Amino acid sequence: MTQIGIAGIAGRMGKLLAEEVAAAGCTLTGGTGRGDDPRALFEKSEVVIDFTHAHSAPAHAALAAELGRGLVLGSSGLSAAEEAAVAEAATRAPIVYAANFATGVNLVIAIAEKLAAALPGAQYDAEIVEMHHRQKVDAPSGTAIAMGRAVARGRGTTLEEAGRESGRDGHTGARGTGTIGFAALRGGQVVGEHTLLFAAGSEHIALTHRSFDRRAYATGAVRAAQWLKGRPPGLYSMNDVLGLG
Ligand SMILES: NC(=O)C1=CN([C@@H]2O[C@H](COP(=O)(O)OP(=O)(O)OC[C@H]3O[C@@H](n4cnc5c(N)ncnc54)[C@H](OP(=O)(O)O)[C@@H]3O)[C@@H](O)[C@H]2O)C=CC1
Ligand SMILES: O=C(O)C1=N[C@H](C(=O)O)C[C@H](O)C1
Repeated sequence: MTQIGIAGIAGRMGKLLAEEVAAAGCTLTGGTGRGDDPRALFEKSEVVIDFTHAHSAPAHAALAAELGRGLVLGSSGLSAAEEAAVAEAATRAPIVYAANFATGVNLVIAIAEKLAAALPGAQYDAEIVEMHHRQKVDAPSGTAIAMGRAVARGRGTTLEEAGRESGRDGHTGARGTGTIGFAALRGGQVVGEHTLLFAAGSEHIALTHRSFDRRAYATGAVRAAQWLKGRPPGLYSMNDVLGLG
């Protein structure tokens, strides 16, 4: 029975996570909100699940490392420096960090990498379109960036080297060859929609994933917390949890 704490327990995800911890037969040790000191939560938990804000991730990861606790990190929009801090903490604590905890999205990302490896980047323009609820504060979504990284990996490069095109407006010039495009839509209460498009002169391939219920993320995160208990330090992904390699 895993002892699980929830950072951001009053949030959209936090409330559902509390329900899912109980449904999985785990023990809920407590939760924090903005302004609370998270140390006590980490002390009494085996694993803390953090769906709060990107800026909280380094401090939570450092506490996990100091106290030898597991961390399941779901916040999106981390800067390169925040991701580096999480990676450093993961040399001393087991951390699962995933852009999206829904099983189906992770399968789509795995397929995206395979498709990108088979489709020449000079002919098939990769464009990622995502839509989320009006309250979302970061763009493009973490999932869209993970899809872009998968496309780049499939092409034997990195997203940084391939180049990102986003926020096109005005006289943008022609699309760059081999770059990866992002478009973010915001509105209403959309839980999460992602489409990866490979567009060539004579054909289009589109992979779409739609989440209708945040519970898909919450059950995945609790599953990750149970999987993480007792693991050695390391930065794990949802692929590791799902056994996707
Ligand atoms: N990886 C995945 O599968 C998913 C990731 N997400 C990501 O999770 C994050 C949260 O999403 P969502 O639940 O919709 O957002 P919400 O804004 O509904 O919830 C976040 C909660 O965390 C609180 N909070 C902020 N900072 C801290 C802190 N340092 N310690 C404790 N609590 C804090 C907020 O308080 P306050 O309201 O006072 O700011 C709020 O209650 C986002 O980054 C989102 O992109 C969301 C869904 C799935
Ligand atoms: O903020 C959200 O809601 C979501 N955020 C994650 C992301 O940025 O990809 C996951 C999911 O799309 C919902």
